[in-house]
Amino acid sequence: MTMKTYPITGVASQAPRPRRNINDFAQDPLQWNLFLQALINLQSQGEDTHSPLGYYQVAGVHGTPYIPWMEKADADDRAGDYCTHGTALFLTWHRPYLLLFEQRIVEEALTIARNFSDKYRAEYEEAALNIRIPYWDWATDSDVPQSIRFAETDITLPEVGSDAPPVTRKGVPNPMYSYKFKTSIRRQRDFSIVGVQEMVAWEETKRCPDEKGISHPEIVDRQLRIPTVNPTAGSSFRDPIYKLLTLVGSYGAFGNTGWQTGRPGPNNISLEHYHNIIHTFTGTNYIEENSKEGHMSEVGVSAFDPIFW
Ligand SMILES: N[C@@H](Cc1ccc(O)cc1)C(=O)O
Repeated sequence: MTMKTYPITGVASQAPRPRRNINDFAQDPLQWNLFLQALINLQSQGEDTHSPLGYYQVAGVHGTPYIPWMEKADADDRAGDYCTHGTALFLTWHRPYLLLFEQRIVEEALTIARNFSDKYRAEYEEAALNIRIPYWDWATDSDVPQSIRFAETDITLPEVGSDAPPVTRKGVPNPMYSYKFKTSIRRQRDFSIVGVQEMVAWEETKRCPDEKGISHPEIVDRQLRIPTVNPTAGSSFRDPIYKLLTLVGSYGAFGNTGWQTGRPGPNNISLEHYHNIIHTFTGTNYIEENSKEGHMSEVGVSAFDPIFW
């Protein structure tokens, strides 16, 4: 069975808009609220291949379940992951991948915006159309952003009626804190391939989990700051990233770890190299004893942690 295709075009029929730093974006009451609700909707969609545009299967394009996406996908039809790392395709592959996520977010945000009452609908619809997924500027401030480091958040929901004001609900699960898996059967099958035992059992994604599997954003902060854990970056990623942007003239040398100058060995100053450090130290807790590996450390499952996007 070949499924309908889903063209990745960016947010259609809209002028380009800049993506915003999440610390600013989260201060925009309408867009942030719609973004969170759109993500909750995406995450609540099915995990099987009949929901290729739901969170599980979109995140699953990056690595596990290692099945064809939006194409014939038999139970045992497994291949490698789609993502590319360590080659010139690293940056260009991940652009449309993020765009796919952004398109899905805006589609869901628009659906939500249309549910607001007459008086509020137009401003919510406009806000939805103008959403572009926010970024985490870890070069300037590597602390896990405030808006995504807590398990709970507030959202403002549409209320039916001609001019009924939206209602705020406090303490809902924060969809940017973790992805909560729906079905353990699916996870057991798809995640056992990755080979990290705890990840098969955990019911949500983790950042720097301790021995008991509890996430520790403050350990992510510490690891990304401490020069001894992170010797190449000093106390901030700002300097090396600035040097890459201003001094390195070749796309290969700038972008990915596979580029070499005729010398053997990986390119340890590229953007991909620093991106690898962010992945590794956002995922795995190296500070506490007997701690576990979190999702961001593993290419096969990293996209399931919402901080990935
Ligand atoms: N595998 C990379 C880190 C990484 C993890 C997950 C990813 O999706 C990407 C990169 C390294 O060892 O440095």
